[in-house]
Amino acid sequence: MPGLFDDDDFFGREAAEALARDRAPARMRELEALLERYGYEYYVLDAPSVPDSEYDRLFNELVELERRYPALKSPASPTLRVGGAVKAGFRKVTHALPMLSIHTETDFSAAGAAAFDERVRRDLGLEETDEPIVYDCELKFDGLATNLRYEKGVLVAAATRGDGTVGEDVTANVRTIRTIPLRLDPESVPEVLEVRGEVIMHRDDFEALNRRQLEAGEKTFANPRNAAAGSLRQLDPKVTAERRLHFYAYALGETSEPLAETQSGVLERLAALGFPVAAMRRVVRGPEALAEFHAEVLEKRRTLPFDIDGVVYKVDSLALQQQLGFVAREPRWACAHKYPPEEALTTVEAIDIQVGRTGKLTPVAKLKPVYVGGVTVSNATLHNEDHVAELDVRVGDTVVVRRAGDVIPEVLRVVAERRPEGTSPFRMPEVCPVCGSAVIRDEEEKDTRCTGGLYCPAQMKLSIVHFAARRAMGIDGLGEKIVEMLVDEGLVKTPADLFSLTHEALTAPTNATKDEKKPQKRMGPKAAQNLLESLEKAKHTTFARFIFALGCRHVGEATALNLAMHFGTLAALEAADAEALVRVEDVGEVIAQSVEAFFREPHNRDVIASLVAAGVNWPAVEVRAQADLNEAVAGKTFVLTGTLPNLTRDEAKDRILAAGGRVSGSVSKKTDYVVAGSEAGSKLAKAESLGVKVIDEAALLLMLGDDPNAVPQPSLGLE
Ligand SMILES: NC(=O)c1ccc[n+]([C@@H]2O[C@H](COP(=O)([O-])OP(=O)(O)OC[C@H]3O[C@@H](n4cnc5c(N)ncnc54)[C@H](O)[C@@H]3O)[C@@H](O)[C@H]2O)c1
Ligand SMILES: [Zn+2]
Repeated sequence: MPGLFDDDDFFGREAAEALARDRAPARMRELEALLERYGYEYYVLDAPSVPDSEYDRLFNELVELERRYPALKSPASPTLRVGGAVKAGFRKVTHALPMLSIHTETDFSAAGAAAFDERVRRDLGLEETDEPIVYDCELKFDGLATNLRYEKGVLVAAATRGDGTVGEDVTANVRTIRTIPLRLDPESVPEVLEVRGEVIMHRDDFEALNRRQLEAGEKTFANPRNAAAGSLRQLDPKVTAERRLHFYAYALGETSEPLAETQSGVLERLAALGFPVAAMRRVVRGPEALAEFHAEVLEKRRTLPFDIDGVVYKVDSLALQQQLGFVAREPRWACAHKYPPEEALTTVEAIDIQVGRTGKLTPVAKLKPVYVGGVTVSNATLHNEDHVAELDVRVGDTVVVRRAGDVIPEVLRVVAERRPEGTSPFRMPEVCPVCGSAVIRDEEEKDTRCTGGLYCPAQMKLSIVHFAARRAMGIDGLGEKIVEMLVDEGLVKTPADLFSLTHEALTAPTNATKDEKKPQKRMGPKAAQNLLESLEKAKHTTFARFIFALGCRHVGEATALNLAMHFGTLAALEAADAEALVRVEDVGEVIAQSVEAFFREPHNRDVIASLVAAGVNWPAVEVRAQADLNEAVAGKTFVLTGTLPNLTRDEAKDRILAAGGRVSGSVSKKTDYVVAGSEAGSKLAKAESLGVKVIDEAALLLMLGDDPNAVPQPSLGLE
């Protein structure tokens, strides 16, 4: 919504002012109505529909209009009032002393602190040469102001601020807050003592509460402040008791005797009496020290277990406070110096899709740039399809964006009433926006992925690194760095391109010669020669390794082996549909769908065909019948440790896999056998402590069906 004074450059100044004056009454009534409604949602319902920054912006616009056109100011203006009305069902309590608001300084810089100090000095009629003023600096808790009344040391009543004059009786609820003393030593306190402070909820309790609410199908709270307010203002105190609330004292209400002569003295007395008082507070002199406190607390803000939205400065001397007095709804001796908001409103201009290195499609909201959390934000992740559906965020929507600390910006919710006409729900694309391959939804992980793993440029580097890995195609000398270079230099786009690399291309000067840190040549001649040789060697592989190397999602080594043994040929595997695939040992719905989608994607089939055409080959596989599975080994989990006398670690692993067993890297309760060789270390100790059976190589070979005296046989599928 544009402000009223935005046209100043466009019209002449006078014309603009006349126009503004004409428009002012309507705009002021509009702002009053909006603030009225937002105030009701916030103070009475504990469910704001817009972030505080938006409320503050409109509030300040109204204040400014009222300053310019005092005659137009409504006697019922929201700028004159404190808080909201008493919620139905609560007993009303009239405060002995009104509970007011605090003037908010919205200039987040050091100038905000200076402006406050200047006002105080002016109001006190001080000269420049007079001593600096002493202030008490405190945290501005973001919760609900509450008044606790003690008579003869006993907590007799507790009330919310309400409209400042009349609050809600929440005595029974407050009694459930464990850190609030129910009884004080009557000898050491005035007969009447009212302690004021903030009821708040810690961030982790807030998150846990929202999780529980979500599971129970109940409404969630927008932020800890609203959760604290909603939890305290419960007609049933049992509900309050279940919510972990905290209380921090920061002021007095009515007292039959003074407690101290300064604000800091009051807080010390309250702390001594057993009230929780925040440790982060300080007595300082002059405006620079105020700004320092403001900056220091901002640094430490994230280390606090609860949210604050700024700090509060108070003239420390109670005598001076008395002299300064009040204006409308605010004391002149205090000021809230806020921090840049962590939540703000903006609009969604588009929803883009990013494709990650593993092929995951992530919807990202492109936002009209907005200042939030101290930076300008123009992107916010929407995580996945379900998350977008849950928020029902659409292009054109006005949304609440949050950026707290270093956490990546997120869209919290949509402001439903500001949705323009003609929007439609977001749909995940059916093809990858990077490569055009079909996408598949992974029900288990609730995400959507590009199936063009062998072809998709977004996944190129990772898929080639995986293809070359030791237990995949086992291409020596093709590590991550070289893959990076090959892709960046444009030599390789798919794994098939690896086999057409030439010595000349590998040793040519790099494209990016300007960057002096980069080597001038792609590779040395010797390294290039070695790489070409290992590529040649790697062409002779096994069917199982080849399947594993393709990097189809959810297909690990064991599954690749099962697929190889079940289908025997590439043609048979490519032709298999999900129904045929679930018949394979250890293959469930999710894997079957992933494999089917992978081989159905023409881009992948092209690359596979090129690989075969380039000479990648493997010995024919004897299709394994169920009956061939070794019963002693199949389905069992083995962990290998130490050096075995005959088999290498890889050979042992292949043999176990071929017999239908599993091999894991670490010992747990799920381990069936630990195969220990010489110099077995911590895994052996762990096995013993967990009572896992430990065997030696001879026992393993026996289980695998070998003649104990025979030389170990090469395995079926892998070598
Ligand atoms: N999002 C919305 O729709 C919406 C609607 C209404 C109000 N609001 C928000 O509510 C706030 C205005 O409400 P307000 O009038 O309660 O003012 P306020 O909360 O900004 O300041 C006054 C309050 O500060 C609290 N406080 C915290 N620490 C304190 C300390 N150390 N010493 C003294 N007081 C301390 C007290 O509860 C006091 O009542 C604004 O932040 C506004 O954005 C938001
Ligand atoms: Zn893709």
